[in-house]
Amino acid sequence: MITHNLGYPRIGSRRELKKACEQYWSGRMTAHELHQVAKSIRQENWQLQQKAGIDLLPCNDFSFYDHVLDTTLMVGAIPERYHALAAEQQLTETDLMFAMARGYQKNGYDITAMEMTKWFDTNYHYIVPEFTANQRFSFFSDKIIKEFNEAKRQGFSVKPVLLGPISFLLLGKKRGKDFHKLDLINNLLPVYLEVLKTLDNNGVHYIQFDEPCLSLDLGDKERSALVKVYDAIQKAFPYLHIILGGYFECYGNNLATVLSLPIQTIHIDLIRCPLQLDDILATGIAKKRINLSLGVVDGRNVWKNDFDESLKLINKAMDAVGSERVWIAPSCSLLHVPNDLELETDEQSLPLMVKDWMAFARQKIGEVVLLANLASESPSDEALHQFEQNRQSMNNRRISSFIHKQSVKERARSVAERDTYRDSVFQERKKKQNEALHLPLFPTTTIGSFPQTSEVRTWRSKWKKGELKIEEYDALLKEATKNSIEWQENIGIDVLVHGEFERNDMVEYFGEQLEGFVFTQHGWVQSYGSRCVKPPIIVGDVERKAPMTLDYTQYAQSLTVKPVKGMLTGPVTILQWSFVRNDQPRSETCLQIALAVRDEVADLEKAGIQIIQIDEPAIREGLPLRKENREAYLDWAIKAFKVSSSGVKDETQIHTHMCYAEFNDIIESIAKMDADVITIETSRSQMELLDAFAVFNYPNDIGPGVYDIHSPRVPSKEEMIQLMQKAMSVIPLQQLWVNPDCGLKTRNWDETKLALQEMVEAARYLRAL
Ligand SMILES: CN1c2c(nc(N)[nH]c2=O)NC[C@@H]1CNc1ccc(C(=O)N[C@@H](CCC(=O)N[C@@H](CCC(=O)N[C@@H](CCC(=O)O)C(=O)O)C(=O)O)C(=O)O)cc1
Ligand SMILES: N[C@@H](CCS)C(=O)O
Ligand SMILES: [Zn+2]
Repeated sequence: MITHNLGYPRIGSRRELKKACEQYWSGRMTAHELHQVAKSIRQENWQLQQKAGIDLLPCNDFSFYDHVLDTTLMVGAIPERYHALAAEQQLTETDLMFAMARGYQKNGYDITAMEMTKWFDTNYHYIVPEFTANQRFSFFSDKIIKEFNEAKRQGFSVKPVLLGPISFLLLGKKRGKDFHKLDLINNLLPVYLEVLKTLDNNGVHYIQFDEPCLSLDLGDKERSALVKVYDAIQKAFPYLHIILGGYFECYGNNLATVLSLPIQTIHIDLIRCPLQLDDILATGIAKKRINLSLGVVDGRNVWKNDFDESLKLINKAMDAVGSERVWIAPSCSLLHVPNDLELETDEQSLPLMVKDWMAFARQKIGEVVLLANLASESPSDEALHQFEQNRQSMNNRRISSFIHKQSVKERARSVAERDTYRDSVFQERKKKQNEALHLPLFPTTTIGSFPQTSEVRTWRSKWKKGELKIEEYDALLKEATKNSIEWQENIGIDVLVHGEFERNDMVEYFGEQLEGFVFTQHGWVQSYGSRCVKPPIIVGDVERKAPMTLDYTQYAQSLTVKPVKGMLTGPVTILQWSFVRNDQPRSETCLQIALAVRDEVADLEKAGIQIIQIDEPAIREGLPLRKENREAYLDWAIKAFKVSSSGVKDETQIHTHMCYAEFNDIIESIAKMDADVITIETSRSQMELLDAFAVFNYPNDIGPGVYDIHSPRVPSKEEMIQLMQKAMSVIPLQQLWVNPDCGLKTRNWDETKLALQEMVEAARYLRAL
């Protein structure tokens, strides 16, 4: 029985890669030093996986920024706009890669970054490949070869991991005249074959092709392209052992195609789809020569593996196909979980009892090896001892009083239909809100956060280390809030925000104040590029013990007569960006969070806050990958939002905000949320995303983002006017607000000030038309 891993976290256990990249970008580290940091992260990862006993280690799972972008570079799909830059500035491959990821605004160039979007249903973002109708490909970056040889030189037994050509094409976006992305396969396949040839020359035996598109509802064209590609690969390299990595969902109606491919090992995500094993065994797979890689250890969550449950699956597979054809692995790449639980020593944030229920990447690797040992003919004494301990942990968790609170469960059970809608319909509410708020046409606002400067982060870090007293920290935050309110008033913004200076993160901050959550000190996970998040962990029933945002919101409102928006994160986003307990349905946990948010909304209203924003940027991300599961999700997710937002009087204006959303397939549900105002990310798509709202005749107010907050570039008033005019051509102007795409926490103050002044000017111009 072979043990393997699909991918290891690449940021380093202490976020070494994040720190190195940021230093390099700011000119405080050389390219050589940056590559040394990368090399030592790779070496450390291989060492610890080998030492744990994993048979086949992944290589090329490392990336400075994003593995999809690395694939784009491998196949030379470098968009035209970078060609002159790369040649004239003689950019190294690494610098070209960073320019594609982050844009290039220096030495007289102003070149935009490639788009970024969510990686399936995760909080990881990839850089979207761009293709034209006559797209050419060529073997450009040999990173995969270098990393394979690097591992080999260091004595590790590795398999290169590579995004498969079909998923690569399907993840891209088309530029220019229309065409079918899969028609590019004829140009792309020869490059993949060339890469394989080079790997073959360097002695490769195993290769893992990730085809996560197999978790989606594919059509005949996609399925036949898969067959064509893997047939060609197998023909060209008959001795290469191909592992097909599908994850995040069942193979569903793609299963027959997958099983017909000439591959040696098929990976199955048995966490997301435990019943799939039966389906596969029922196909008569025993008679074929294909191996089954069982993804039994959860690569998307932090809970300890239930060995009894996993062994049932492993034994079932072994009985059917024989132990020599069964492989054990995590369910997907471990990119989505933190590095090492052993770094967590603060018992206040993470009680020892709860820590005992958990496993991070390093521990999950150990679980894979242990499971293989336990499934073998003669498990070691140590493995049997660990098995006993595992049973203890599972049992302790099941019966723990730390988790279960009857009052919370009862409150969630007693939520009534009436708790899910407002007193009056939107048009009635709008009249009352207009009378209460006296806002101009094209009201201006921002999405909530202002720059989280290193100064602000340092205050928090000092407070957490005990170097600042709570009163001192609070005074500094209030000073920052006061400055932000004064500045917004001066430039003439209509609906102000306090700035979110007190928040480390829009989800972790709420988690820290709710019962039922625990936290880590080092549990970082890559979100995009060097940016990481530290998801809080929902371990038990969720309850709000005290107001969470009242203090700073009330303080900000006390400084101005203009309305200050209360700023909350919505239940679905809190759920989606946390690690969620796996002992009850996500819908139940979400409803508990919704009730906590509802109480906060009520407290804000009571304190005189007239506008409250409940951010739900992760609603689209949580949408199940397979269409058949979407309706059920949308039902409970929209209900949770409505529970959180409906307990207010008509005069109180509820906003919501979403970024990174493909709205077409969920517009009806967004309308059902019935927020008085929705602010959305639209500037990068040149307002294209508004079309869904226009086609649907979306009735409530909309703030289409007029500037891309992901770029340091300051847009001009004219550009924003143009975007708003585009918006006005599809949405009645009485429904429109003027705002950025998202919060400004990642920007600096100089850019923010210039851009928002231009934005206010743009709104003034539109009002005067
Ligand atoms: C809207 N987005 C978010 C997503 N998910 C979330 N959970 N939160 C989000 O806001 N998903 C989609 C997008 C992704 N976007 C981003 C944007 C920005 C970041 C980001 O900036 N991350 C920061 C870490 C933020 C944080 O938690 N900060 C803490 C700790 C800061 C820290 O590192 N402190 C140092 C010491 C500080 C010092 O002395 O200078 C330390 O602990 O060592 C805080 O502010 O307290 C990042 O740096 O990566 C992420 C996703
Ligand atoms: N209120 C949050 C939303 C981010 S999606 C912010 O402004 O950062
Ligand atoms: Zn946002």
